[in-house]
Amino acid sequence: MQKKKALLLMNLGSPDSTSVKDVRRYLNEFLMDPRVIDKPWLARFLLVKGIITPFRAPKSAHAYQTIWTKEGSPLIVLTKQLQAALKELHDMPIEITMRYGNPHPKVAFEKLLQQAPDLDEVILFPLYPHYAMSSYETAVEYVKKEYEENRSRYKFTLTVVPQFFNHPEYIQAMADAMRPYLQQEYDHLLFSYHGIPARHLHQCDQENIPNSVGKPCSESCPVSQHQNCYRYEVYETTRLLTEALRIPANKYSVSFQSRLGKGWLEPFTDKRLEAMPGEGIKKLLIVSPAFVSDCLETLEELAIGGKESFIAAGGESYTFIPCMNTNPTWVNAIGNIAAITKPAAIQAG
Ligand SMILES: C=CC1=C(C)c2cc3[nH]c(cc4nc(cc5[nH]c(cc1n2)c(C)c5CCC(=O)O)C(CCC(=O)O)=C4C)c(C)c3C=C
Ligand SMILES: [Fe+2]
Ligand SMILES: [Fe+2]
Repeated sequence: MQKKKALLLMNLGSPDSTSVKDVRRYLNEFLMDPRVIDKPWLARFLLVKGIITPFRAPKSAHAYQTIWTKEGSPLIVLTKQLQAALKELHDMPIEITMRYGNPHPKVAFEKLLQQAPDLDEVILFPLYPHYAMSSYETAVEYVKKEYEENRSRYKFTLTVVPQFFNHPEYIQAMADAMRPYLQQEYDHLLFSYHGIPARHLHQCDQENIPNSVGKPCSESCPVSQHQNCYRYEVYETTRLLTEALRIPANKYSVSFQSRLGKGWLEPFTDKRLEAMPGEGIKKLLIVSPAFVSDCLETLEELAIGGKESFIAAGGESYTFIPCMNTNPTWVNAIGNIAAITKPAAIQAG
């Protein structure tokens, strides 16, 4: 008999509203995660509740106000739209869950069980192409915790889809999303990835490797050591995309955005945007392949803030390439990456 499967899409999550109170609650939950701020509990508590959140919550609330829609946070709305698009393609229960805020994995599991009480398998699809302790790993561990703690209720197996930074279907869907924008005249294409503290990188990238900071790991350590290495993975995504799109080496570069504190991966996107016009780069394209759905970090930080600083520094044109969101190639790719799409039937004759 065929196994009854369900798909669970997982993303980072947003505050419930743009009020400072809701943003404060969200930031506290987010930043008290030890996989995000990797300090002992008391030090983390004092730093987050005493310094970061009080200062950041009003600023973040304002940033969210600039991108919020009638239906809510773009990240949540777009993840729901992705769920709806996938339901058109796959006859199976599909729900969404978030690492911070709502909906909690428990709520998502219950919704799946309501639709299929005899469920055999839930396939968890973290919507992160790259592995980072602060994104993919914490999301998976959060769902696993809920699953393990309630095994008597959850009789199904839980299968986790690995990060897909080099999966041909992801690369093809990203290339398809980027291709129309490359028709316009541009001086440079900037790949801006969400940053992380360099100390969060996989061990092969530690500072004892000469010249490793800010460089592709492949320059400094054996490829066999790169399992779950964020920097290696983002440079691989970049290499595969630029090969697929035939973008010459002198036309693109990589940078890291959204830093919070010292020692984050370099070069920094905001510094590059300020410097580029002075280096003769006047027409810029910018893309952010670490995000599959548009969110605060793409809409507010890149599409609005990044543009302002590039133009203020002397840039002439700045085009942000939106995330894949519900692009048909991407919706189709998810089925193949998660292995829920049935292999095409072999045609007789
Ligand atoms: C792409 C994956 C992500 C990684 C890796 C990541 C690491 C990381 N983030 C913070 C701090 C913040 N990030 C914030 C927003 C945010 N981050 C991601 C993804 C990754 N973060 C997304 C998709 C979003 C947008 C959420 C939305 O609602 O649209 C925020 C909140 C907003 C703000 O105040 O800037 C913080 C804070 C750290 C510290 C970190 C690694 C250690
Ligand atoms: Fe983040
Ligand atoms: Fe590495």
